[in-house]
Amino acid sequence: MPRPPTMEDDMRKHFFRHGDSDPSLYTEKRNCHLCQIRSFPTHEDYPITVINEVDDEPLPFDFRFINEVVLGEGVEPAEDSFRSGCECRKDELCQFSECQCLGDVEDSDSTRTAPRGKIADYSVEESRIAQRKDVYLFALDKFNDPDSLDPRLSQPALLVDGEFMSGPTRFINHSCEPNLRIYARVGDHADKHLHDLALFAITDIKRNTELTFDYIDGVEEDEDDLSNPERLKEMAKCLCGSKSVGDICGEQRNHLRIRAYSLGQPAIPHFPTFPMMAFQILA
Ligand SMILES: C[S@@+](CC[C@H](N)C(=O)[O-])C[C@H]1O[C@@H](n2cnc3c(N)ncnc32)[C@H](O)[C@@H]1O
Repeated sequence: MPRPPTMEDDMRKHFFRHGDSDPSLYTEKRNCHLCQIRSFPTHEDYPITVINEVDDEPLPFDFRFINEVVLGEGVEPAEDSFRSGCECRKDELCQFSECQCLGDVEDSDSTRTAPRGKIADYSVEESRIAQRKDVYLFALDKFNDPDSLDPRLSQPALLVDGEFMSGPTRFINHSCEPNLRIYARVGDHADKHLHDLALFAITDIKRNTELTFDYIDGVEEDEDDLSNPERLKEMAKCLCGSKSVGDICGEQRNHLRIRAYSLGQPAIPHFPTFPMMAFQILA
């Protein structure tokens, strides 16, 4: 029986074959995770890669790196007529010729002016309980408020799910001494409930450094949890290995299987957003 492919096999194939323009390699290249990461428009300026440092298991074959948000069933973006934001990924485009965010444009598809003070029409057609691995879930709850007049913000927050498709951020581990910080980035106020997750470097990051952010940044620890030994046992032990937090962090960094690494030279000043799939959990 042929042995299953390893991460090293995938890398070899990529580095030895995928620079080639041979049309017969089209499907192989389309399924290649490294080709997918390298095709991100931001890759030239902020190259990163993902590496499995624990064993040789490759990324799941059906996992896809995506560069645009894919909305789950029942998640609706606001109507075009309520939009008021900017979707420019590069500052230069916004400041100069190509940005359509500052007023009406002829092409109706990209009109970005919105009547102020109105709430976008929004409906969730289908309720469902998501059966997902919570290790890849991230709540888009930055602007949620049960008292909000906007029904999209008073409902339970949308979640992004990076299990089957996402940007490379899905592989960024937590650290108590992180080199990135996560921010909510609102491209369009009409879709505040669908905001992006933007990661910015908070220190110069040298080439080949593991990228990390603080998963619980800004969220207060629940005092009851911390003083409850039963609850503490259930909570995952942090393996970031950070020295400054003493016993809380283990030294078993090698247990963090797949990690994202900067390939920037010599530092990345900021880091772009990488969308994941957004969906709604209604219990
Ligand atoms: C978004 S994934 C990060 C990628 C993950 N290392 C992998 O191989 O798929 C988040 C999961 O990674 C693990 N993880 C990330 N940082 C960790 C840390 N500092 N300590 C322990 N586990 C961590 C946890 O299982 C967490 O739920």
